[in-house]
Amino acid sequence: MAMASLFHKTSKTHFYFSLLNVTKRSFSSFSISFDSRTLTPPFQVRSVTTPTEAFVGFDEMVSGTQRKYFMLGGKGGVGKTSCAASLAVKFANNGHPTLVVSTDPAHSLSDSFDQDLTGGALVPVQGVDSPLYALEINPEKTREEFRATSQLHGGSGVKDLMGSLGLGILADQLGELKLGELLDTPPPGLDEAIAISKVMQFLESKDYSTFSRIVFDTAPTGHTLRLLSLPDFLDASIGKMMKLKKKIASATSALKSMFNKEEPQRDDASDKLEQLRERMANVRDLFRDSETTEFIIVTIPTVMAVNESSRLCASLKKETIPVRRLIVNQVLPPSTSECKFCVMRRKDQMRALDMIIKDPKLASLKIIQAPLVDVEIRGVAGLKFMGDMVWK
Ligand SMILES: Nc1ncnc2c1ncn2[C@@H]1O[C@H](COP(=O)(O)OP(=O)(O)OP(=O)(O)O)[C@@H](O)[C@H]1O
Repeated sequence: MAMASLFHKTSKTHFYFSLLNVTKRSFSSFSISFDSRTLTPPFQVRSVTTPTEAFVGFDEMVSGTQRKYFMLGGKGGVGKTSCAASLAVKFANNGHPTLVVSTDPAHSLSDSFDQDLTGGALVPVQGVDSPLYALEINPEKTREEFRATSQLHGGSGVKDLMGSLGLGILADQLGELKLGELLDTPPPGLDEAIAISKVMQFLESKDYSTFSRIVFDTAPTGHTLRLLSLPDFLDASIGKMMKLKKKIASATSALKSMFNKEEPQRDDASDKLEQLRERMANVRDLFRDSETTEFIIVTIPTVMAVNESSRLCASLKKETIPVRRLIVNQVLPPSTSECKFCVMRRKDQMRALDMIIKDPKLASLKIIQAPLVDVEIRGVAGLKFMGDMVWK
């Protein structure tokens, strides 16, 4: 059902989600009513004196068949998954074969789509016009499997497993470094490395070539920043490893040629490391390519969330990651009832919105408000509904 008709159903409208096959959530303490006299599509809260945009610029996001990546991130619980999943549904319904990937160790894509998307493989999402696949990368589980395989087979399965993750080259190189021990005390960023390796597979594998839109539901801020800076970190580490290997290789071949008169061997390992380095550089460049990639910050109108978003925005800009849009989710509409709680809460939210427009970093972004609705957004129909109100 079109949203406009939902709005015109009654003057004081509770969202009629049952028509949309959305799981109804009961608010025991209060339920928010949206008044169609004050709230007009697309859910613009008109009394808010912020320079928020009526349109997110979806036309620009959807145009072209060239592959584009959208990464949604922000503080925990602000609605990243709902926004990412609704964007993926909207892309698929606009003709793009789409892949939505969760790199958050605490996945909620399955809950959001109301379908079992677990298992670490591509799972088709039902109920959309073009192919939509979801992938939940579970780095912790993978690390556990990794350790178990390593113990079971005395390390023989490690290489296969790493190979299946796109990390085979690393396995070769790290073979002598006792991986089991490494996994007992994983270095910071290992989980993100596994996520990155999947991204590298997207870039290279034929299986993924059909997807023209890839949407990432990222982990809360700290993880995301590590994920984004990891290619640089690995690039530097690999650089050091390569130098070391080259030194060892040249010393070894010099010795060999002295004693055995053998021809110096070509160092395949170094070639592979060079390939890995290139892959990492590609990933790093991809993150920073404003033609193909965009990071969208999701926040809610609270002082804590706005402060964190401001820091995230600063870090992204420092890393030269393209960031242009800020979704302010769960905005309360003006209350027409006597509900003191709602009035106070909204006042508080207005203060946080004011902070956004006074924040030099955030104010430069396209700011889009999405209202707090009185039902839980779940399933493709609910996500379509959300997508139609956010992604205009
Ligand atoms: N605009 C909204 N109105 C009402 N409920 C919402 C809205 N946006 C999100 N929610 C609900 O808020 C909860 C958290 O949303 P979601 O899982 O998308 O957040 P998240 O930022 O991905 O969380 P996490 O950091 O835990 O992964 C869900 O129950 C979701 O349905």
